[in-house]
Amino acid sequence: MSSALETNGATPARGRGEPVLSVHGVSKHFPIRSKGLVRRKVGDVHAVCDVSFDIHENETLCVVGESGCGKSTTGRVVLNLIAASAGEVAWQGKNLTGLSDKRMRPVRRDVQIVFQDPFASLDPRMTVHELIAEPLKIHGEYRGDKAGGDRVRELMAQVGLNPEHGRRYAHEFSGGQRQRIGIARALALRPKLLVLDEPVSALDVSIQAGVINLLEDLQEEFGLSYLFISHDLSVIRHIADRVVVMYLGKVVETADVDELFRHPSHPYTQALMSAIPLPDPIKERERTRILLTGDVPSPVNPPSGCRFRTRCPKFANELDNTQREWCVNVEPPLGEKFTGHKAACHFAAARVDILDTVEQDEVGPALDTWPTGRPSDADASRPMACEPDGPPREPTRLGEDVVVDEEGELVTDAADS
Ligand SMILES: Nc1ncnc2c1ncn2[C@@H]1O[C@H](COP(=O)(O)OP(=O)(O)OP(=O)(O)O)[C@@H](O)[C@H]1O
Repeated sequence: MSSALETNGATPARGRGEPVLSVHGVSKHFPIRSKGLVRRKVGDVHAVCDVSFDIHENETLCVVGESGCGKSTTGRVVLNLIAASAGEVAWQGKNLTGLSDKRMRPVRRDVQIVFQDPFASLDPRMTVHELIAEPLKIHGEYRGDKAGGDRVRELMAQVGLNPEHGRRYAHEFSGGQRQRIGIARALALRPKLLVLDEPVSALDVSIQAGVINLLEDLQEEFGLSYLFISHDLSVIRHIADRVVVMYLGKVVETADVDELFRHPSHPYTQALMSAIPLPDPIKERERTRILLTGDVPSPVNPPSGCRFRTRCPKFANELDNTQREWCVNVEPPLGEKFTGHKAACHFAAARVDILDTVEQDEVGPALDTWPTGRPSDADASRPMACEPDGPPREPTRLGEDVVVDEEGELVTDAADS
C-alpha cells in the first residue's frame, strides 16, 4: 500500500545538518490593561523570555516545566498563531516574523499542531471522516472525490483506527482513539514538524503508551520532527532526543536527554526528576525527594536575579549569604556546564543521587566554576533580559542577619549597608 506521507527513502539521521526550525531569543509578553473606558497598559505578563532552541530533521525536542511556565505560548509562537514580542522564529531558514496569512500558508502545511484535549479539539457535529478530511479540503486537496476519500481511510489506518469507522462521531471513540483522530488530522497535509502540546496528558497512563508508540512509529516512517510539550519528565525521558526545561518563562537547563538525566544540574530540574516514580518500591521509598515549597511567582513581576531563587532548595539551604547575593542580583546566564549541556544557575552542580540509573563515576568535570566574591565586584548591574524597563538596580548586600522568609524572599531588620 502506498503511503499517504511520502519520504525520500531512508529516515534521516537525527539532530544532524541544518535545523528545520530555529527559535532565537523569543519573548512573548501579554499586556495587562486597566479597567474602564481608557484601558491603559499597566503591566505585562512575561510569559516567555529570551527562549532559543533548534529542531533538526527527524528530531524530538521536548519542552518541560510546570503549568504556567510558558510551554504552550512557546508552541503558539512557533506556529505563528501569536506574534513574538521579540526574537525570531525561522522555518527552514525563512524568518516567519510578520509574515502575512498568505505567506504563512505553505508553512502551515509543514508545521501542524496536536492539542492536549482530544475531547475539546474535535467538533462533535462532524464525523471522523469529515474531521480528517477538513485540512485537506481547506488546502484544496479533497473535493469529495474517491482519491480524497481513500486518503482519509489511509490516514485512519496509519494512526491505528479502523477505516470502516469514518461515519462515526468523535464521542463514539475513547480518549486514546480521539487523540489518534487529532494526529491523523495533523498528518493529513504531510507536515514536516508537529507541535505536540501535552498530547497524552489527558489520557489514562495505560493509553498513553499506545499513543507515544504511535508517534514514535510515525516519526520513524516519515522522518518527522517533533516539538513535544509536556509537564511529565517520565514521558519525556522515553520520547525525547533533546530537552529544554523551562521555569517562569525562561530556559533553565537544556541538554540531550541522556545527558540531562545523567547530570541534572539545575536545582529545578533536579526537583522535577526527583518526582519521577521509580519502579522498584524499595528504591522509591529510600530515594531523595526534593520538594519545592511555595507557589510559582507571578510572571507579571518575576523575582530579580534568578527567577527560581524564591523556591530554590539550594538557595535556602546550601548557599552562604555572599553566594545568595549573586542569585538575588544577577540573572544567571544559560551557560555550558558540561559539553553541550547548559544550565542557568550560578551554582549549578550535577546530582547523581536522584535517579537510580546512574553511577557516581559517570559525573564528569563541570566546565564552569561557581562565581566568587560579591556580584557588585562583577558585572552585576546589567538589566535582566525580560524585566520591565527601568534603571539597573544596585546590587543588594546581605548581612549575617538576613534570613529567607516563608515565601523564599530575603528579609532583614537591618538597614542596607
Ligand atoms: N492570552 C494570554 N493573555 C494573558 N496571559 C496569558 C495568555 N496566554 C498565556 N498567558 C499567561 O502566560 C503564562 C504562560 O502560559 P502558558 O499557557 O504558555 O503556560 P504552560 O506552561 O503551557 O502552562 P499549562 O501547562 O498550564 O498550559 C501564564 O502565566 C499564563 O497565564
